[in-house]
Amino acid sequence: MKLRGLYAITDSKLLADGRLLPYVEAALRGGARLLQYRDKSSDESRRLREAEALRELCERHGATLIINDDAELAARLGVSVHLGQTDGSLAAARALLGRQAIIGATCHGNLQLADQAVAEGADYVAFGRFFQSLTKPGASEASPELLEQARARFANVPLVAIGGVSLDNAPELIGRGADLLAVINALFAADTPAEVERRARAFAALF
Ligand SMILES: Cc1ncc(COP(=O)(O)OP(=O)(O)O)c(N)n1
Ligand SMILES: Cc1nc(C(=O)O)sc1CCOP(=O)(O)O
Ligand SMILES: [Mg+2]
Repeated sequence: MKLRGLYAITDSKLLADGRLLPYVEAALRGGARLLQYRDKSSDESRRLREAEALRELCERHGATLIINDDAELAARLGVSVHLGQTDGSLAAARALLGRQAIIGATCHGNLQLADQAVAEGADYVAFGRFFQSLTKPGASEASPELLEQARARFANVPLVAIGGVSLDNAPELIGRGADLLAVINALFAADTPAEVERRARAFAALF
């Protein structure tokens, strides 16, 4: 499967009060190819329930579900995982999830971390944050030039750009080599599902 396009990421505050499923479905209708379930809580039964519901939505829309941080939950559901630098080993996740799973890795603004992740079998490498992020203002920074360096270094590894990605700055990131744009606030901080779908279509049309 070609990893390219809009990569929507959920947010438990923006998608509280019954918004999770309608807003995610709107993003998928609008063309999001990947969906990451990112929930930092420790409420395991809610996480399982929500992730199962998202898996059903993703199956229906031909999108890929990726669980943030938690390779065991991904294994339980038979889906994919995104791991940060302190979220466990990529090799252990591969052993748990098998060859067909997509395993993504956070590389901040550091090409050496990306070298390591690729050597350990990551299916994509994620760089960020490129711009001010309302969701994660303290995330370490990456420069847009880094994407060009990563593009030159990794001809066949999909590159994800994350952190403050908006419809205004997305064209620059794609122009510098991003294959996937990972977006939370600029997609889901919306008043209605219809607005989420409109934004998702606008992101998807950039590819
Ligand atoms: C696509 C993508 N890229 C980066 C991250 C950040 O992962 P991490 O550094 O582990 O931080 P948390 O998201 O877990 O707070 C991501 N989740 N997705
Ligand atoms: C979860 C996350 N990780 C980042 C990183 O740089 O690794 S930035 C980020 C938040 C992305 O949300 P928004 O699109 O609202 O900025
Ligand atoms: Mg993490």
